[in-house]
Amino acid sequence: MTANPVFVALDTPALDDARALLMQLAPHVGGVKLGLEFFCANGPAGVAAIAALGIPVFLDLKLHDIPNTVAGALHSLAGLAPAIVTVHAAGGHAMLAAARAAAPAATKVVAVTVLTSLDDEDLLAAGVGGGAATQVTRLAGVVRGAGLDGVVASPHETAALRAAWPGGLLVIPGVRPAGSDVGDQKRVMTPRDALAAGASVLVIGRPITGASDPVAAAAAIARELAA
Ligand SMILES: O=C(O)c1cc(=O)[nH]c(=O)n1[C@@H]1O[C@H](COP(=O)(O)O)[C@@H](O)[C@H]1O
Repeated sequence: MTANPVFVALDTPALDDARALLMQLAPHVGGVKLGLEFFCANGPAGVAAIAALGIPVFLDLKLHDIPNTVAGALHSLAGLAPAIVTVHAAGGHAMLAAARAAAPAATKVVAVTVLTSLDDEDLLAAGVGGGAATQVTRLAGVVRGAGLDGVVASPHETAALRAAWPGGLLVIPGVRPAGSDVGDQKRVMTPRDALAAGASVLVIGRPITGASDPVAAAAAIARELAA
């Protein structure tokens, strides 16, 4: 995707803070991920203001609705032309295909399989047996069959996904440098291990944004990945 696989997740409602931090982080990351917290506060205009900095934007809205509604949402966002956009794999074949058809050709559409905050027990409670690895594999097959560009999954499933889908865009959150707080993530790995497993993009938020020196944290991750 970019030479540096790290997309920093700026999960904040504060546009000016996000812009100021990103300008400092830019030399050490490959792109920026804007998600629900940022989008609900700032809308498409906020995304456009960040995109104006010239850094690739991954717009993570995790769209999940009937095909017509998801396609309409993507048409509404078309002017932003983000580098990557997310939908939920659980929306099914028709929704996924509609999403791909509605997004601009240059925008990669990837589908979230099993959130990295879930473990096998959470899936079982929701009626999904067999564990996260099996469910991710199953959903990735649906996503690929619908013509999408790739999936969002945890580092734990990355090697199997890469083996099964050599050209897939594997977007991998749940990334934690050694010694950093896991927080609400359950299926995690270090940046280096996730990249070695076959990740295309590493989504990293709090280990950078929550660090006492975010620029130093991002630079350290970039150095570790380049080594
Ligand atoms: O789609 C995502 O980006 C995503 C999917 C997923 O399964 N897990 C996950 O953590 N994410 C996002 O990745 C980012 C991870 O942030 P940190 O846990 O702070 O590194 C957050 O912005 C999440 O919204």
